This record gives sequence, C-alpha cells and structure tokens, in this order.
Amino acid sequence: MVMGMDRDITNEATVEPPAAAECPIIIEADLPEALMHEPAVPATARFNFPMRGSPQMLTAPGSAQGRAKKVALKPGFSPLDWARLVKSGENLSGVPVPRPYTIDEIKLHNKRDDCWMVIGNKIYNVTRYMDFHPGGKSQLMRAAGKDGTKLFYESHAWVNPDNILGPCLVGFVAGPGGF
Ligand code: HEM
Repeated sequence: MVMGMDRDITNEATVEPPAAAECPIIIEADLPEALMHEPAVPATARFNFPMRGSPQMLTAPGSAQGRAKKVALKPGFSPLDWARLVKSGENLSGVPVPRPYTIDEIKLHNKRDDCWMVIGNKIYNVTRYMDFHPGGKSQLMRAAGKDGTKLFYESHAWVNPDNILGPCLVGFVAGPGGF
C-alpha cells in the first residue's frame, strides 16, 4: 500500500511496453527526402476542401454575404412539405404531358399565379413552388416567363432543379431558343 493513496496499486498488473517489433521506430534518414520537409505551401492551400466558391466557404459568391438572404417560409411551406406535395402525385406542371413550347408561349406564363421558368433546356411550372422557395417569391419572379438558367446558377449552383421540380416539368424549349 502506498501511503497517502486511496487504493493499493502495488498488486495491479503493470502494462508492459510493446515489443520492439510491434513498435517500429522510424528514423528520419529512412524517409524519402520529400516527406522530411513540410511543403512550402500552407495546409489551407494544399487541400481542396472547402472548394473555392462552394457553399461551405463563408465568403462564397453565393453566400449570405454576397446576395439576398433566405426568407422565412410560412408554416406548411418547408422543404419537407414540398417533398410531401411532390409525392402526393398531384399534377404540379399544369399540363397533361411535357412537350416542346416556343419562347413566345413561355413568355405568356410570367405571373405569380401562372409562372413558368426555363432552366437549361427544360421548362418548369414554378407556380406551386412560389411559397416554398427559400429565396422568396420575388427572387423566383425575376425569371418568370424567361430563361432563368444564368440567374439560377448564379444564386445556387449546388441546387439540382430536377430533384426539386421534377413533377413541375412542362416541357422543353422548342427550336434554337434565344430569349
Ligand atoms: C432563377 C430564379 C431564382 C433566383 C433568382 C433564386 C434566388 C435564390 C436566393 C436569393 C436564395 C437565397 C439564398 C440564400 O440561401 O442565401 C435562394 C435559395 C434557394 N433556392 Fe432559389 N432562386 C431561383 C430559382 C429557384 C428554383 C427554380 C428553385 C427550385 C429548383 C430554387 C431553389 C432554391 C433552394 C433549394 C434554395 C435554398 C438554397 C440553400 O439552402 O442552400 N430556386 N434562391
């Protein structure tokens, strides 16, 4: 018993150090020259995460610092509510089947209660999505009845339109395009 201690440690098994074979000692001289020195570039520059311009970067072009903030969505209009609506099987495109539309036809759908938008070559009916859009209705309306591809990707290149608006597909831009 060691004086002044609460428990007797003299009988407890002692932990042997690992055998030399299990614990190899790396001698610097054995290492290739390249591994022996810290690279001249700082760690932040050596790794590609977070990528420049990615949403993880606080100062990304699409971050809260560089553009409009997200709006507060009304109760019942969360992304989860949208996912439920999409799953419900309701016709969100407003058309029976997708087909090609001319630019003049697309232009007619430029109101809040009748809003089409082109992203890439696809036309989506975003009318029902208005209240669900985290960026707000007014942001969505900037591309109402127009080709919103540039605006869309400037605002959030990481958002996949098909994932969210799959069942809102109205059709495809007919002809060579040109808004
Ligand atoms: C082209 C017109 C559009 C504009 C100008 C626009 C703009 C914006 C803005 C300013 C925000 C807020 C950004 C922030 O989080 O700080 C936002 C968020 C968002 N928008 Fe849009 N948007 C557009 C179209 C769309 C469409 C068609 C969809 C659906 C596919 C969509 C889906 C989203 C999503 C999911 C967010 C949240 C992004 C996040 O949390 O990272 N937007 N949008």
